[in-house]
Amino acid sequence: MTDKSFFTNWNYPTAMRVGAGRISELPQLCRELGMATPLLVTDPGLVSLPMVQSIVENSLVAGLPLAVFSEIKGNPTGANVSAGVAAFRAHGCDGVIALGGGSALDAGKAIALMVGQTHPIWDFEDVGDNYLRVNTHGMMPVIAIPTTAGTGSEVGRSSVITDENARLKKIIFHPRMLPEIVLLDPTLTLGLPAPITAATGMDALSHNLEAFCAPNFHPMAEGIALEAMRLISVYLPRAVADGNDLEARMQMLVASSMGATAFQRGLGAMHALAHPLGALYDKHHGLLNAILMPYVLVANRTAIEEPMSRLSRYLALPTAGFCGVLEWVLFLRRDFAIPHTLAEIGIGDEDADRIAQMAAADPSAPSNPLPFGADDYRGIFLNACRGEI
Ligand SMILES: NC(=O)c1ccc[n+]([C@@H]2O[C@H](COP(=O)([O-])OP(=O)(O)OC[C@H]3O[C@@H](n4cnc5c(N)ncnc54)[C@H](O)[C@@H]3O)[C@@H](O)[C@H]2O)c1
Ligand SMILES: [Fe+2]
Repeated sequence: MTDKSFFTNWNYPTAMRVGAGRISELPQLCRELGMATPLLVTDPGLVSLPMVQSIVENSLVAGLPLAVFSEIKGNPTGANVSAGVAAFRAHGCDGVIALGGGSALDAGKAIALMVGQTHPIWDFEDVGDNYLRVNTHGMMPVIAIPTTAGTGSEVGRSSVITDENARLKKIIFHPRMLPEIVLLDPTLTLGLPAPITAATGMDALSHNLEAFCAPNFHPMAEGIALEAMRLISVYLPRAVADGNDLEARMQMLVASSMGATAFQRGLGAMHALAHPLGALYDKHHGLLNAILMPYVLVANRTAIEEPMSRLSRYLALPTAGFCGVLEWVLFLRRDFAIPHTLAEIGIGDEDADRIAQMAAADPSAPSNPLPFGADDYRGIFLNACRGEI
């Protein structure tokens, strides 16, 4: 790649404006969507950064004042969404700019969904045809701008929102939650510290890996997942080693979006376990997936020998087949100083039964390569607590 600005426009899976510095087009993109008073949804860490301050100032200079809402948690909650809807109404807003990691993107998408609804948010959990209850006329337009490269929420049609009463992460879904416009600007991720770069990048890997192994017929998703894992194998180590590597930052943003496109094929046991652990212990989602990854691969081994063999060839790994992929994953974790056990991040084994039940009931569980029940999840969880691969 010779043009280091990576400037391009895509219309798959939604309108995507790709390239370094394209954040400067934000006021114009708002006007294209008819937004005169957008609500910028971001998180408390980002809102104080000069990067976000200058986005707000530049928009004002361009004649587009932004209302700002940043009261969201790392794993955003239903109460965060309600507060965002209240802010949207109080400022008389007409659209949402979701700017940040998966937490801000999910919160922003959920706020845009909930502004015009009479049902509570939990009525739109991705179960059966709940999404038919949504009043689509009440949905507000969204511009999604990721500042981490991991969740791919910018190209997803759902938001992961924690129900704090039930202590569950719930997937809120509607086909039209796919943002109208996505801005992939790698300059916005240059300041992401190495540990978050690594953990979010491993989340992108987990999406592509689980999608690639899911036992559903979806060759389009399979192809996207395979190429995204090649991008991750080349560019994630570079982005972690040198945060200012613009090409690596760009390619990781794309690989992250590819992951969320690919996981229409399904996720699996990594996410089935990461969701309850995130809800109960409030730990970073990507870090949980990174820790769980090798334990889940080993538990699935009998069902994934063939895709692992293909993956090892595509990535030109030094060892072929399942063992080659496992070695690669363990190498990445060591290289990025990611803990080997859940115990190292303060998760003990006392809730094993509850976590196993929650994992077996998680929406990501049915597309795992093997039909794991609560006993299987208990075993994987205990292995991940104790470091037994
Ligand atoms: N919708 C989906 O399909 C989907 C998929 C996977 C995960 N998720 C959800 O996404 C959330 C996790 O998102 P995440 O991993 O992006 O983390 P995050 O959004 O929680 O952000 C992690 C931290 O990074 C900081 N940060 C973000 N961008 C930064 C930047 N450019 N410079 C400096 N600091 C920056 C944030 O302030 C925050 O402190 C979880 O709630 C998870 O459940 C959603
Ligand atoms: Fe994820």
